[in-house]
Amino acid sequence: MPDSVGELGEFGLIGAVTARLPQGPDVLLGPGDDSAVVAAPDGRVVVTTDLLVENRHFRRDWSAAADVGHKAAAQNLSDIEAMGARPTSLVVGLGVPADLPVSWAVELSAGLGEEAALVGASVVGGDVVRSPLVVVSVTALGTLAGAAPVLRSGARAGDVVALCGRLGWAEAGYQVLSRGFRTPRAVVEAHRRPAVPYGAGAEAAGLGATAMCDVSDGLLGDLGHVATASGVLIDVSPSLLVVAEPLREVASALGADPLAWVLTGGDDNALVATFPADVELPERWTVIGSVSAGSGVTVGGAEYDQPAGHDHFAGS
Ligand SMILES: Nc1ncnc2c1ncn2[C@@H]1O[C@H](COP(=O)(O)OP(=O)(O)OP(=O)(O)O)[C@@H](O)[C@H]1O
Ligand SMILES: Cc1ncc(C[n+]2csc(CCOP(=O)(O)O)c2C)c(N)n1
Ligand SMILES: [Mg+2]
Repeated sequence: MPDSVGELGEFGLIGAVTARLPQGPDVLLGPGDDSAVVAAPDGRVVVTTDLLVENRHFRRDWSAAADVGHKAAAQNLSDIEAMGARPTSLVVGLGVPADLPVSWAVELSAGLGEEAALVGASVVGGDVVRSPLVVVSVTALGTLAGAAPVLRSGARAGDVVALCGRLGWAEAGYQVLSRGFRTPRAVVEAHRRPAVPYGAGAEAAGLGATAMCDVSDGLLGDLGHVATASGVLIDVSPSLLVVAEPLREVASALGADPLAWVLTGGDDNALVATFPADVELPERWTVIGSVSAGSGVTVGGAEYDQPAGHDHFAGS
């Protein structure tokens, strides 16, 4: 097989990437025709899209192709989870330079398929084009299986705020990679591949979550969207947040504040939801704050005076 995607050509590349994509039970027709056909038995489709751009979301010298595939799938699957839904399928728009090794594109695609398979979802189609940088645009579809979607607008005064998943890990990884280090491995891996708490979205919906979103840009920023949409004040109690040992270790080596990474770091794709105060939460959900009348997000009752999370256009 030729080494580069340019030598292989568009249709050779499509053949190479689709050859390794297993199809799950929701797929009626997978890659190969003008469109795919996916089952949507409850009559509604949950749909979301997210883009990864080389050097903005990942670097090819920091992440392997499979990592980028896992990350591109995970950040879309977590948006489906955040509605209380179950992901069924992904479609992938892929822009690649002509000199990209074919193996890189094939491993990226396999990573997408492997991450999707963690929730029983499948890559059902896509598109490839020549591009100066690697760009991965993923659209995810999901099903609510008869349930109501959990919106950002449903939080009510008196609710508790609960978190499922890790926060601050990817930011710690980004900080060490930015300084030319490759360890601690756990945080570097967290930058490369988010650990989405699959199944927790539908679980939260079943427990009566009043509002939910995934944390892609930073906890305070994303809770800000919930507070605004719901017309409430959300307070996060810093003493209820876990600052894991690898984060403390990295922060002390870099002279940084690990709690700031937990509060504002992006890319971890945890789920945060509000629940009526009498909810009984499974072990993987932790109460981290409360909802009251008012507006905005506070930390321990006080305003937070640093940026609340990632903004692609901040400082531009
Ligand atoms: N170019 C666009 N055209 C139409 N709607 C958009 C566009 N960009 C964003 N949106 C919508 O705006 C809302 C917020 O978008 P955003 O990208 O911040 O989503 P998110 O889930 O909060 O973050 P992330 O992109 O990190 O997953 C979503 O409902 C999204 O569909
Ligand atoms: C090379 C490189 N530089 C910076 C970052 C940090 N970063 C980029 S986008 C984003 C938030 C989520 O993005 P989106 O809102 O687009 O989903 C974060 C935390 C990274 N991951 N890789
Ligand atoms: Mg989201």
